[in-house]
Amino acid sequence: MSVEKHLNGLAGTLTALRDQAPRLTRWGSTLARRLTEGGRLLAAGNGGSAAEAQHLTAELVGRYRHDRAPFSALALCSETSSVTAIANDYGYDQVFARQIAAHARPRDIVVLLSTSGRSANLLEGARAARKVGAQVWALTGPAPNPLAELADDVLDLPGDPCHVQEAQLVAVHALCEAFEAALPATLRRVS
Ligand SMILES: O=C(CO)[C@@H](O)[C@H](O)[C@H](O)[C@H](O)COP(=O)(O)O
Repeated sequence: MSVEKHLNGLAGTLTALRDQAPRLTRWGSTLARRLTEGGRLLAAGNGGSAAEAQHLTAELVGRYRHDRAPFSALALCSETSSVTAIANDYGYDQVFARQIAAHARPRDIVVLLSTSGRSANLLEGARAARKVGAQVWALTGPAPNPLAELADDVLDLPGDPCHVQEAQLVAVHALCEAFEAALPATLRRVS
């Protein structure tokens, strides 16, 4: 594929993401409320989506745009010893589900990123999260897909997996924009 074709494909996926702005704004408000009430965000994905899950949690624990309070967020894919032990002892399908069963509480939010919406470990993770009453948000490629069906809410995007992945990074930043904008003024020190 030529570079021009790649960039045109990405532009199409980003156009579809623009239509999801109201959902991301709503997610940001919910996230601000849950995290300030003591909840936590757990994120997971495979491959490139694992990097995006880590990117999201880093923005919340560190900061995104503004200097502000830190919030509790864990990227389950980067727990190397847990991931390798669970995969070794229980199978790779369980690497997120077991960590979610260990860490998730009813007021938490579990963000699962996938391009296909078909990764078995994410499907098991969604089931585990729902079992404890945590809210499941999925970012996926084209719907319908099994992960979208299991999630409480889904941001699905059209396009090739590479473009979905690229646009999901934009979605992560947009969610952080909405999150920081929704924080109470006492926790938001604009710098
Ligand atoms: O980064 C890429 C492709 O862009 C790959 O590493 C990709 O993330 C991996 O193949 C994943 O296993 C795909 O999982 P998923 O997005 O289908 O859930």
